[in-house]
Amino acid sequence: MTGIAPPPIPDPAVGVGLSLHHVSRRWGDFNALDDVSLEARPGELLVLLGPSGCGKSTTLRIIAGLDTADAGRVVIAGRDVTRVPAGNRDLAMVFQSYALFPHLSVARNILFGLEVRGLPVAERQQRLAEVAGLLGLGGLLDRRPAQLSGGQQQRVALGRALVARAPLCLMDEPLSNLDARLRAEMRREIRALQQRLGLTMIYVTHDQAEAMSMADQVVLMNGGRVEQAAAPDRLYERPETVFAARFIGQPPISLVRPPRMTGRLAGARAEDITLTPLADPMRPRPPRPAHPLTGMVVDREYLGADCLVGVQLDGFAPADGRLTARLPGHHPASPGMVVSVSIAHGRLHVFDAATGRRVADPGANAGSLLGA
Ligand SMILES: Nc1ncnc2c1ncn2[C@@H]1O[C@H](COP(=O)(O)OP(=O)(O)OP(=O)(O)O)[C@@H](O)[C@H]1O
Repeated sequence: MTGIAPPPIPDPAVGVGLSLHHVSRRWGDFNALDDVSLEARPGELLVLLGPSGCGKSTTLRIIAGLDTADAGRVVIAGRDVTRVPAGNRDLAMVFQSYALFPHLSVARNILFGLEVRGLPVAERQQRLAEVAGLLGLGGLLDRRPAQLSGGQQQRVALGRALVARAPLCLMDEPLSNLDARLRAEMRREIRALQQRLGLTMIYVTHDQAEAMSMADQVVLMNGGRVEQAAAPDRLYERPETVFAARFIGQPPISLVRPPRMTGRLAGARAEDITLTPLADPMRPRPPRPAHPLTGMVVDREYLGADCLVGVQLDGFAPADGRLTARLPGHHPASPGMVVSVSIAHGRLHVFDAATGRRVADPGANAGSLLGA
């Protein structure tokens, strides 16, 4: 703790800023978190995204005060809370399991924390009515959790977090127990609620679609480190590393090892690749680029509105020259067809093969350099 007095408690309807500064956490020799820094602005929904074991939950637990960092600082609303116990951090948390009490009604589950804090009955009832209205739980208040669907249980867990009126809300994979349709519905609901209440929310998921559709900022983690922190569109449009490029996007970005670009990996998103059938591969139609990129279609996956077409590039080693293009469903490309391949202007991503880092300026002619 610093010697500075904490600022007054903020308006409960307005989120507070949160920052981590060089946070590390070890278990024996294992670095679960290694120098993690991040910043969420007030009212922002920040998603911690990454593969299993990358340190998302550990980060969240350290923010909550349920675990302690070995090094670094946690700052909430301008106050250093690194050594402040969980109960005094003025935040709410929703767990993956919902952690509802099975023997209590929905109403008592939602109000449990306020009862423990000794809030007057009238205020409790007023907050309960407010939250139940907000989440559409009005008709369910007397039921037990076992009498609710997964989505309704999720709403109760959310209600319990919201009723506390904490300006910072932490969520650890809150939708992982729900089916795909309900997940999509609930993520829209949570996002709308978070924006309406102006809460700052830190949301953990390993699902990139969830992250991209909900977040103001995505913090992509890998092996206990922050790989990249950016708005979803920035992360997609300008991945800073090979890991970020591969983790975000479906189908994953195609990465090839161009013979003319030693030590580089070049990547293109499926929707940025165009294939033109070459009737006679010996005589491509004009205008003819200096280094035409050609290849053969090796597979095609029909998806209705569009199709995914795999191409093996000519002049590339078999393992290093495979692209996947997203084309209209009616596109004629089929296995065995010889095609010319073009990549939309400015949409080629180039990385250093050794470091995995983006090459900021691969040269204006990067597109033609791809040509074998
Ligand atoms: N109490 C512990 N003791 C030892 N190692 C731990 C402990 N808790 C977590 N770890 C390890 O720290 C790493 C990070 O775990 P964490 O739960 O933060 O990952 P995660 O990204 O949330 O993964 P998931 O998506 O699978 O929940 C993992 O390799 C995990 O095995």
